[in-house]
Amino acid sequence: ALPLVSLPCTDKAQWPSKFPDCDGQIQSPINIDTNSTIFSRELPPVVLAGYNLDPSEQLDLMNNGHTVVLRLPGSLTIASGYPQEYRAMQLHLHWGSPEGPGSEHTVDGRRYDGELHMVYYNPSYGSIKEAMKQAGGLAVLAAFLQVGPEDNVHYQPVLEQLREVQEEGKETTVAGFNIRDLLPANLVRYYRYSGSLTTPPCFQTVNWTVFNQTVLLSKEQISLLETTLQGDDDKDLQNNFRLTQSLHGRKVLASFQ
Ligand SMILES: NS(=O)(=O)c1c(F)c(F)c(SCCc2ccc(C(=O)O)cc2)c(F)c1NC1CCCCCCC1
Ligand SMILES: [Zn+2]
Repeated sequence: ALPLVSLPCTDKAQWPSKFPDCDGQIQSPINIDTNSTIFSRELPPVVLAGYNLDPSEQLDLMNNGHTVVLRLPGSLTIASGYPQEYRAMQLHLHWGSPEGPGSEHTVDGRRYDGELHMVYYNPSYGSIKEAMKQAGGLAVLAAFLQVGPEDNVHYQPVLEQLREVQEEGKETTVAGFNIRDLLPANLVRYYRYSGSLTTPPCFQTVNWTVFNQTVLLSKEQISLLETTLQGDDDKDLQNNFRLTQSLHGRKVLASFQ
């Protein structure tokens, strides 16, 4: 994981004082008002390469106190869908609690049960640290998690390890599997907008893709996510989503009509 700074994740009101970008006008997440999105023919299907990881590859899974992070090899790339190539860094999840849903983005005011974020950086900026500060330096592929009728077997490699990283700071490893299977089947229909990291330092350098098709997990799987992890001082790690931010005039594009 990236030991950036010790983050005052709890008190979001304090964020801007220590991390001025958090007060910026290009912040994420946002509510996607489907009546105001603009159809763009320029948005090709997202094409991914290198996602089918061999089981001999061990991936770090960590509870960093704010979410559960699976570190990804840079060999996973977004081969098309963006003007430049992006390399994977990590994926993590956002969720709610047994009392309510926890996606970060909302669609027409609807909050989904959870949200998957796959985070990438633009290698042309040399290092991750440098890319984070450059416009378009980062890309996040986001997919909504929704309760469906049966277990999603593709999420089991991560969910069955949650107990191993119950406490903040705990790490374990997960054998390689096909990371592509964590995303929706349809990578053709998505929303695209310019935004930020949804946590300090809130850098406004993220090219966001939010897929239209959701990922279905069983109620038990969503519940496991909501009730297993602990954050700061052993409190339940729940509702780790930031409230939606103003668009300040930004347009949200859609790859579909
Ligand atoms: N939605 S998001 O992508 O903005 C996001 C969150 F909302 C997140 F909440 C997080 S986790 C909180 C930030 C954090 C805390 C501790 C550590 C550590 O101990 O290593 C690392 C990071 C989190 F890690 C991320 N993504 C990270 C943002 C921080 C660093 C930039 C590159 C990786 C993406
Ligand atoms: Zn996130």
